[in-house]
Amino acid sequence: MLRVQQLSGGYSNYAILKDVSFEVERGELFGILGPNGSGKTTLLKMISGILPNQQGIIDINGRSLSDYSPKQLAQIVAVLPQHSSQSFSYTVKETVSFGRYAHQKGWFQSWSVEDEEIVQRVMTQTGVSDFQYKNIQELSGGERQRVYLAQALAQEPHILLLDEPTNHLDLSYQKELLDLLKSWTKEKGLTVISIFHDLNLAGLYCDRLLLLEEGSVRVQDTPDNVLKKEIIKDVYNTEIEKQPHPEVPAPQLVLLPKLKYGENEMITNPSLLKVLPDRIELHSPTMLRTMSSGVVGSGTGWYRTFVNRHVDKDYNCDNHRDEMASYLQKNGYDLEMTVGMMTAVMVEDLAYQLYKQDDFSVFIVVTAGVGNAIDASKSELHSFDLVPGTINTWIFVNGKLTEEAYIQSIMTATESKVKVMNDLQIIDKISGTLATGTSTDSILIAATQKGKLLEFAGTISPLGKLISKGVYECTAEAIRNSKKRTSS
Ligand SMILES: Nc1ncnc2c1ncn2[C@@H]1O[C@H](COP(=O)(O)OP(=O)(O)OP(=O)(O)O)[C@@H](O)[C@H]1O
Repeated sequence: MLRVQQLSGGYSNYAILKDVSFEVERGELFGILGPNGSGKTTLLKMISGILPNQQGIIDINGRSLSDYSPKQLAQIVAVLPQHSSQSFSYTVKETVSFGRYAHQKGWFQSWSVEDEEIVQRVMTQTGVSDFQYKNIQELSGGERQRVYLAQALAQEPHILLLDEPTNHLDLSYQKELLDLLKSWTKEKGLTVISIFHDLNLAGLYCDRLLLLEEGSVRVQDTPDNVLKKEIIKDVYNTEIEKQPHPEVPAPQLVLLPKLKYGENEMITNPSLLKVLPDRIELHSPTMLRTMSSGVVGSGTGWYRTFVNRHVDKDYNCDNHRDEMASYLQKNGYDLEMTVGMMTAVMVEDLAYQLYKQDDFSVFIVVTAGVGNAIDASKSELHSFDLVPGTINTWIFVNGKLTEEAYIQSIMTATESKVKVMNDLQIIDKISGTLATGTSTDSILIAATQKGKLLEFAGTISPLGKLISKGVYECTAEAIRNSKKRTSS
């Protein structure tokens, strides 16, 4: 549909763009990225025919751009510029109606039923119909942006060129606009070429991306191949990290702010632990990056409060998530900042200990009930019932963990727990063999992400050694505590 070949050019014979080549197919959503001044707007101006190219070819449907008359081009290509401003005082509807110009034979005299229908439809789609009789000067930046988008859509173009279309739009309109454009590319075959500053939005919505660097193409490919950490760090000259999107396999990049952190700060320690009648609570002075299997707050996130709640042995687990969430809310916890677990063990039977190294520390808290102990290798002998007899392990790290270390921490802690079960001869009552844990064990690893970088947490790494020892000692003590109670 659009072919750009060896394009060079800019302003007053000075070449901003150098040897740019790419093709966009019908129905594609194609994103143009690049740092400020890299030539994105210049490229868009050349494709729309506003700026002549010094060298190279721009073809639309196999025909050179220069062979189209302005009116012919306007029937195919519509442009939403970066900062649309208008000094004239028109109503919203009048402004949108100008989009029909390219399709009209004589100005307004030929205003047809079809023109009216199209204008009304695009105003509805962009959410501006309610204020169609308002003067455009009286609108907010975001409302005005939507009016100009409606104007471009009223042109019924085959190719829509957008310069930062989500600029000025609030979150919900950003999503709505991009959802709309995406569905038009798929359903109507509209071709969209858009400049983005928001790399994450581009990665979510675009089929392909072109990354410009100082007027040249650095890379053009699918979002996964363009939004690579090393490429983006290099082109934008900034520290970033790549994160998985929670629902779709689109790359998401996050900025790493340059903040000053205190080295060696021991943020989580026994003084923060509160043992209340029906729960154990740890409220951290700072947010902790946490990976957990909590009933509430599971997965990876930043949390501040950690609750291990005692429930009766015959607690009904049918709707335990909702019940736990309302319990936490009733007790004044913010669900977005809290990880919650349950245990049938009496909270006073907990075991905890702070383990220190020169430049980092680990604080471990365990409650352990082994009435429902199970040998993992014989678990098929058991029915699937969630019962609240469980080993809950909390591992707080005053240090900075890699993703690898988070996962290794869970493995190391599990190995230590299994060893305790073996050494204390805890038996699976159904199989009669040595148990390895219980059916509903829960774990969390929460780190300050400040101070010492702890790359690994395998059993013989510095962090792994503290976790192995700490989980072993605390689990053994917690099991002994709860057994003493049940046998007395
Ligand atoms: N009308 C103009 N006359 C001369 N030089 C210009 C003109 N417009 C832009 N430039 C220069 O061309 C270069 C590329 O500008 P362009 O607007 O294409 O960049 P961009 O990638 O869109 O940047 P931004 O992200 O800041 O919008 C810049 O160095 C800019 O100063």
